[in-house]
Amino acid sequence: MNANETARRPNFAVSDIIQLRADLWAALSSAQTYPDFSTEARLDGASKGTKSLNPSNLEAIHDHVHVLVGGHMSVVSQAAFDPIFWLHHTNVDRILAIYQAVYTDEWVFQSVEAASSMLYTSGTVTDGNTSLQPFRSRAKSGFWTSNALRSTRALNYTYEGLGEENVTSVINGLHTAGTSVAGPDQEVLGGLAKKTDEVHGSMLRLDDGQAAGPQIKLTKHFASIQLDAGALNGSFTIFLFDGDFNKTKPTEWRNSRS
Ligand SMILES: N[C@@H](Cc1ccc(O)cc1)C(=O)O
Repeated sequence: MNANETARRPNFAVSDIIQLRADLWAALSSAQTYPDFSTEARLDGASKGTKSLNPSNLEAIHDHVHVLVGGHMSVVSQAAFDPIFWLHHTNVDRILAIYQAVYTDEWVFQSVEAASSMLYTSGTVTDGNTSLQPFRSRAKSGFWTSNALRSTRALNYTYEGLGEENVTSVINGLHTAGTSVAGPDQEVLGGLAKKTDEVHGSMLRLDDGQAAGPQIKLTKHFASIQLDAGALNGSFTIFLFDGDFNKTKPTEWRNSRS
């Protein structure tokens, strides 16, 4: 096994990480409503009326990590048995805490449950005051609510960089760190790093008092595909290629222009 292989996902491609970092940075740095930031669902019925689907949302980034790690992590009913699950979800919690620290006016919105689950029947209206069962709150002698958890400090913890420091420099640090990852596909990497730098320049919206990157205009293409996420009874990835790709070798698809 060489250093670039993992037992969970032998076909690991460094370009995936760079893409994830770029997506994460885009999710946090372009001013967004909570529906835009948090979910990949089309929220046609949500009270905020959001119809656009933001491709760089936290749920999609979270899903990508599950699928890229692979093994048990890509199977919903087994994922939490892999120790990496807990590192991954702690990081999702940290990313949410960064969002909370920056977007102080945005939070959980009213929506209608699309499907029945363990706690709600479909059609139930939920919002920031809905009980988060089974998480009991001693102080509130009931259950925690999203509104009571507007900050992780309600649970007596926080994350590095979310104290007195400037949160936007934490976000911008997330981005630039991704451009220096060493890996096998130097050409692909070089191109992606350049691309993310350009995105950095054109998308920097938060004023952190530091000089912004070069203001280069970049056109980003997104394909909006609506599908039944449960169609294949498991996780799957859809590739859209920009040019040629090796039709007989799916393991190489991640490294093709897509
Ligand atoms: N099913 C998700 C990925 C996922 C896998 C396991 C989980 O526990 C959560 C999410 C997808 O297809 O994108």
